[in-house]
Amino acid sequence: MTDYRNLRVALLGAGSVGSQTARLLLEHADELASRVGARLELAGVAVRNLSATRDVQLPAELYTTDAEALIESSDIVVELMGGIEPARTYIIQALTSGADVITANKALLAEHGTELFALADRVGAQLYYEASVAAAIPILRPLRDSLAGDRINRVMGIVNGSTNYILDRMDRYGDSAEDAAQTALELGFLEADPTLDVEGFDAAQKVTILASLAFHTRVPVSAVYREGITGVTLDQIRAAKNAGYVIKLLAIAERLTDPETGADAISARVYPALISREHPLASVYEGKNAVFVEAEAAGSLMFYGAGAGGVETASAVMGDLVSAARRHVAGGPGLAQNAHADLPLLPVGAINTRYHITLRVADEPGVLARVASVLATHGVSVENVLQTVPDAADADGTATLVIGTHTAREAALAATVKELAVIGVVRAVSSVLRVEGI
Ligand SMILES: NC(=O)C1=CN([C@@H]2O[C@H](COP(=O)(O)OP(=O)(O)OC[C@H]3O[C@@H](n4cnc5c(N)ncnc54)[C@H](OP(=O)(O)O)[C@@H]3O)[C@@H](O)[C@H]2O)C=CC1
Ligand SMILES: N[C@@H](CC=O)C(=O)O
Repeated sequence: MTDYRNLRVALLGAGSVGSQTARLLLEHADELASRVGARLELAGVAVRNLSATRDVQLPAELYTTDAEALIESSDIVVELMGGIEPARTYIIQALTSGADVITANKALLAEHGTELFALADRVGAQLYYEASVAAAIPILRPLRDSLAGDRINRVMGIVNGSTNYILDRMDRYGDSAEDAAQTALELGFLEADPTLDVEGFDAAQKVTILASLAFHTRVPVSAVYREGITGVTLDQIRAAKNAGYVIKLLAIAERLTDPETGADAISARVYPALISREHPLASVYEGKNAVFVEAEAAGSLMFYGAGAGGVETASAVMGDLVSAARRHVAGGPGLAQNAHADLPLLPVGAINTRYHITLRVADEPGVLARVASVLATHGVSVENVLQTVPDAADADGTATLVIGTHTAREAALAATVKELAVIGVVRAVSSVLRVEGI
């Protein structure tokens, strides 16, 4: 047997992802050693509760509550605790001590990435984070390395597994959002605080990371426009289905032109949107993720796979671990990780897309012309109009009007909707949804 040197690996966290990472590390120890040229020794696993029941049985002596001591004696630190603190402090401690760090913690990177990458560059350590976006799907390395010589114009994807699971169950099985969320929880998809998923924070953190890599710029998560799925109703999902669409929570980062300077700018946003049922994103079911990348030379690329789940995410963590370990074996400087331009981030009002506006209107002559004149005033062009035939439920003398627009500027659309809401013939603006992926 080859006499490899040992690299000590500290694992911080043994939850859904951490326990599976530990299992893979132990079960594949020999194979990993030959792949890396060094043995990856699991030095310890830091947890909060030593007596908790775990998904995976590990030797009891591996567990510790003393994360600091574990970090101090390790070559590589894998942070899978989640949250901001103490994860941030532990990563700073690890990098400062010269260890490379692997994390799946998008919340931490979105908030403190600039600080952590700057520290890593200063001390010559590496911070790996493939698992932080779209779990098992290799998407960050392609953006950072394979496409580094190209010019990316747009990244659009489904990057949150749990909300995709919830919307998919509502769409295909008519489940309530509550029932679907309970199953997503049992499958280990949801964050410890599920608000992060359903309100779109998790997807916003991920689009921050995607946009930063795709456009070589810094994107503060606070500047990402965000809407979650809590306002999406079964009625909207059924109406979308009847019209040939499905509702998906999309994360979009795109290169735009700043209308004031004519220079490059970007938009980063997250919202539920209508996608044609024929679009490839429409068949991204359950907890799966998919990311479309449009690059000038490469054209359109699609990355698809498991976007959440313990073992799936552990696969990406293990890939980073092998990279980090190989760097230790090979030696030499790491990659500069904090080089960037500072492209301005445009507000959501500056984007251009299509919309479906659903109105409850008075069922009388002249209504359509009145509504159309409001759209025309704001320069929003109508592509199609659907009026549902009044039935018993419409005995109050109202009808439902669904207006599909051509591509319009969001600011103009917002002004249109504001005015529609107060003209006499419109009883209610029931729903406004963006249409993406044309
Ligand atoms: N689950 C998923 O599908 C995915 C998760 N991620 C990310 O991976 C990371 C881990 O997620 P997940 O495994 O689901 O999280 P879990 O909540 O399942 O596990 C967290 C683990 O961290 C430990 N921990 C938490 N706080 C401390 C602390 N202060 N000191 C020591 N240990 C601590 C917990 O210990 P104890 O068990 O004792 O409480 C637990 O073992 C997160 O950043 C998450 O966003 C990324 C992609 C997908
Ligand atoms: N809660 C997240 C887990 C992976 O990042 C999700 O649902 O996608």
